[in-house]
Amino acid sequence: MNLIWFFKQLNKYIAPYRWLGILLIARGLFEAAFDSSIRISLKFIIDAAIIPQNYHLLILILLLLGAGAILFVFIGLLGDFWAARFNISVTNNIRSTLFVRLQNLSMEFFGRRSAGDIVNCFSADTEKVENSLLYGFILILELGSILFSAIFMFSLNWQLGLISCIGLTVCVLAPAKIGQKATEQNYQLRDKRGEIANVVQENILSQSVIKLFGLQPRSIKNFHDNLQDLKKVYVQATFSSYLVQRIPTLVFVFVQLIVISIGAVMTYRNMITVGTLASFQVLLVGLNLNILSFTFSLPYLIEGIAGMQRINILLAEIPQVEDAPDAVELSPFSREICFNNVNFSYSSERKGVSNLSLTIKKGDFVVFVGQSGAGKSTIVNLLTRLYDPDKGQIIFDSIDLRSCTQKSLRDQIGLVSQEVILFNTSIRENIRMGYLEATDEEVEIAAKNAEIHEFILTLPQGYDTPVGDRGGQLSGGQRQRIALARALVRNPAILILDEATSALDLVTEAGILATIDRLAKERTVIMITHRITQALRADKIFVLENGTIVASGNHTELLKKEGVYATLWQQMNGGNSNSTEIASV
Ligand SMILES: Nc1ncnc2c1ncn2[C@@H]1O[C@H](COP(=O)(O)OP(=O)(O)OP(=O)(O)O)[C@@H](O)[C@H]1O
Repeated sequence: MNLIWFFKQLNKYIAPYRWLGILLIARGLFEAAFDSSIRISLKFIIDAAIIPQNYHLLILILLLLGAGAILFVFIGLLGDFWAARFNISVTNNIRSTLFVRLQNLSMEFFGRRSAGDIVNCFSADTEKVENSLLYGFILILELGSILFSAIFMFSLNWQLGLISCIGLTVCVLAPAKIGQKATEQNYQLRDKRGEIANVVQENILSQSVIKLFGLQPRSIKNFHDNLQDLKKVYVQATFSSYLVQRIPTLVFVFVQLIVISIGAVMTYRNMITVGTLASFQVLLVGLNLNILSFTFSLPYLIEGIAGMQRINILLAEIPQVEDAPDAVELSPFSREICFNNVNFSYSSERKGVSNLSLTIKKGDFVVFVGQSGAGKSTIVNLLTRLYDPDKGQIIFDSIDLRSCTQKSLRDQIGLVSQEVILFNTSIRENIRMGYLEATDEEVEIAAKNAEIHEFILTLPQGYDTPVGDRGGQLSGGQRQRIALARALVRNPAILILDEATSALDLVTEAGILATIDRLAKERTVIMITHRITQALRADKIFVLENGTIVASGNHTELLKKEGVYATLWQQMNGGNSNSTEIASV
């Protein structure tokens, strides 16, 4: 059952609360000792007090048991409080470790693992580990009781004690093999639950598409198929877990039968006293209950192991982009960024860019154009180090990006990406995410530059208006402008706009472009656009095709080359390649 592995893993999270854990084990042992003492006290009550009519001894034994019971209740209550603190502290420690790890993982990981599955790891898997802690202490208590009962049984009569212990050993060892299988099946069950959580999450996020394309029947069928798979795995895993629980109970019934028979014959032949037989039987029945409770707790332990395995897989993920141990802090951008023969693929089938070489000088207004899937956003992903190149280098003022800290690079960049991501908080806080120390005034200046200030003022709560889940209470264009304000509030040396005005009407777009033109005078601007008219304002235009630059230069130079750019331009102008009238847009 990988128990040792499990405890080793758990120990990492328990370490800061070790003393609380030790107190809880001590409490378990005390409860176990008291429980067994009550059972053996029957021998003294019968043999030493009731049969010889020793009233004083009877009172003494009962008083001692009463005092023990008060202590038992007090320590039990205190223990419950400690256990609650201990469990939540340890599981919060696991959650926090997971969350910190998640923040350091690269975009490659988030592209590969589904969000639902990751969320499941935080909720269900951690919960299973939490349960295993809860039942782990019950296991300790029961093991303690079993141990004390065994000692008392040997002290009463070693022959009966030996028979009971052999039976007990069989009870504990019998489910070991199935236990291993149950762990594996429970692991599969956790995986399946993760998949289902993911299906539900994707379904919720895609409701508009599902409704518009009438995909409900397909979604329902897909979900039912998943539920069928879950059912199969659940039945196997749960049945194995129950078997682990049942087998010791069945074996114990036979052990008990044998012990009662032999014990009765021994009493009949005056080899043991009536008190010994009665006490032995109470101990044995108690032992049976302890074993039942022990085996009842085992499935929780098994589930906890499976949960811990999944948590460990997530924690073992290695970020593809990491700061080198000797990473340097980048100085403020002063000269140029060079891509030298850069190759990058997202996976073996998904090429990003190949043999890419280009230079962006400080203060340049650079525009990337090219067809969808040409690799424009990939260049931004590489420049911001969301991914590192497979081959080649990206040099930032003569420093390879791989040898600088990610923070010192990103601190100099303000990015408005194609897919706008807003947080479920107020407009003000969303803009401030760009620069956490920004004053309210700076937030408003950024909003004005992004042409969203006037709109915000029309809202009853103004800047304090919540934007909803993923900004769902705003229009696409409003979201885009808030994302622009968030990038602008950073006052970045390099402003990157990846289709940043695609959702805007022409008037608003013109306003924003005018702002960008103004801002471009004092910073480097990198723009990705499908609206080729926007390329007119660029110092340099890079034309991309299949992940490679096929042409570069300014608008006039590119038109003269009569390549892809000229074709795109002609398409935009209805065949007139000399038109520059749209330049004012
Ligand atoms: N996260 C990703 N995982 C796997 N492949 C990706 C990922 N992002 C992009 N790609 C692939 O890399 C290639 C280049 O994509 P990229 O997003 O850079 O193109 P683009 O020129 O920006 O396209 P568009 O104009 O449509 O935004 C495409 O073939 C795309 O399928």
